[in-house]
Amino acid sequence: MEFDYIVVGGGSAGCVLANRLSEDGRSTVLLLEAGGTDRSPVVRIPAGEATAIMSDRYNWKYEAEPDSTRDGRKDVWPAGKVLGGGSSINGMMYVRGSRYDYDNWASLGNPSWSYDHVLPYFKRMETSEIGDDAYRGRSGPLKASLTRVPSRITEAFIAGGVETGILRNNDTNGAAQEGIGHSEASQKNGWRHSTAQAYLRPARSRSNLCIVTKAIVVKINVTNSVATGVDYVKAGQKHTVRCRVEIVLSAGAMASPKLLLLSGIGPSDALQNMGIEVKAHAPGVGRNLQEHPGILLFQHVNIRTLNTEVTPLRIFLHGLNFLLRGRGPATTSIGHGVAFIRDSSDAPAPTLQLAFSPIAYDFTPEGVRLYRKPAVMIAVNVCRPNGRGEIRLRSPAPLDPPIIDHKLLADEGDLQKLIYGGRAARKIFGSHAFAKYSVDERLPGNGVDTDADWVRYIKDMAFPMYHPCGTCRMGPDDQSVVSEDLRVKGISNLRVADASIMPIVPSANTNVPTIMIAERASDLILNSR
Ligand SMILES: Cc1cc2nc3c(=O)[nH]c(=O)nc-3n(C[C@H](O)[C@H](O)[C@H](O)COP(=O)(O)OP(=O)(O)OC[C@H]3O[C@@H](n4cnc5c(N)ncnc54)[C@H](O)[C@@H]3O)c2cc1C
Repeated sequence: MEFDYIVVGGGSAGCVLANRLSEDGRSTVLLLEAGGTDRSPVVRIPAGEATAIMSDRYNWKYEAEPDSTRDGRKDVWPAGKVLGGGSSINGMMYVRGSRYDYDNWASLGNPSWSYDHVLPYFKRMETSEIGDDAYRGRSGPLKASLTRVPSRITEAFIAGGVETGILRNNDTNGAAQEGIGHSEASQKNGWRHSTAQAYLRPARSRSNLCIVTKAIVVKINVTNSVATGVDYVKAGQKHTVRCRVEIVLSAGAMASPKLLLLSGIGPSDALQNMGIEVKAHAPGVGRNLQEHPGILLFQHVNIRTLNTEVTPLRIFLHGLNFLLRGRGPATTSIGHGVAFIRDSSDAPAPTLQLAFSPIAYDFTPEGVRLYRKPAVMIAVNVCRPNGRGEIRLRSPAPLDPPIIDHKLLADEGDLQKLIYGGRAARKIFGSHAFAKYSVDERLPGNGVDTDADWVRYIKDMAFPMYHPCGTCRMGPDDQSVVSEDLRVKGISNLRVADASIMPIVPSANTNVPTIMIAERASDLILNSR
């Protein structure tokens, strides 16, 4: 079999590419996705998120190495294994990042990724209900929706934040990111709006688009430095497909570098040690792994919160409300309010993100579990952490998971920022506007006060915010994997387009920036034909 384009991975980015590359009908496109379809209530109904994350069916559950900066803790890093990828199991927070993030990418040798260059793609991808037309899109495939389950306590979070000196910002995805306001969610009429729904569904019936699920790509075939096709395994059978124009790797920040390495594109010494034939020496493949370190503050409150809405009667009533009106607790995304603040007036852009949830989970080694008393949470994370990790091959066997080596708290500056952010979140809980709902602080609790207390708490509780990226970094230097036009260096007809190309993690949950990357990649590919 032969196609013009092969897209590897039908996740947040891959579904966008499958749609855009097949849109004009002139090219044949094959989309290969390791997971299955997204036809399941736990994927489509927002409240199913915790169930989807716990499931082996929809989640790769990558196990990281012990983290020596957190007493050897071993995290399980989730990643979507289903059409839509991360956008089918994520918390649906809709966040672009700041102007500074993209101008910073440009200043690192990627001038065509400045904010002014990427803004048209952020607009083209979305239909937003808020903000200024100069910044927000009104007719794109993906719906950015305000919450359909308003709550008094989210308003108290926002008012409390303003009381503590944070600017009120009605659109943190607009002209400026800094400030506090409501969060948008990737939802349409209350349903999760993944890229499988927003981009792939309208394209599915095109005769020039072939979608194969449960197809695990195991190798990109390269002859004389030209990518010619891929091998994939489906139901235990190996298949080879050829590509006439280009292969686009969109398997995500863990699997894209892994596939490059398996295909002989990576640090030559490491490849030789694994007995893999070197096709291109690319020392940066798998390096530069970035992730937002986060902590939670957890407050008991005196009004009902969404985590207590799970009695049989309430589940029935909320289910009805959801099905008839697309509203209510079943539509909840993870963040209802959001704040971007700076820990220093010298910082060029916000350095901390605070996300407010009128819902409380416990994060256990087994996964997320609803907490059964009325409580709310603020997740605090560093926007652009300095810590870096890497992805390596565990073995040359394609189905073995990769090694994920990341030290979340290796950088003292990141740790200090978390202390600052924790204190800022605590001030919001202590504000006049919030105090009328407060019962007591469950986490970190009264015992945490001095810097040393905070350091202990952060080391015990810090977790990756599920935003891995940067492992096939874009840039002009020797350590970068792809050039500014996303072509893999040293190999023709092969590009990477997903979260792995980000040179620096943006101050955002990474789904929307990834979709922007895929939108832009589709133009780069089509314009070069
Ligand atoms: C639990 C969770 C919560 C999150 N919450 C948010 C949030 O609220 N807001 C937000 O903006 N971001 C959030 N994120 C992050 C966001 O979803 C990701 O950054 C984004 O989905 C990354 O997109 P991607 O295209 O790079 O990779 P993915 O979406 O992961 O896509 C990669 C796809 O490739 C497939 N694949 C992998 N290997 C192979 C192979 N060998 N062969 C074929 N296919 C393969 C995978 O199955 C997957 O479908 C969250 C992520 C997770 C996991």
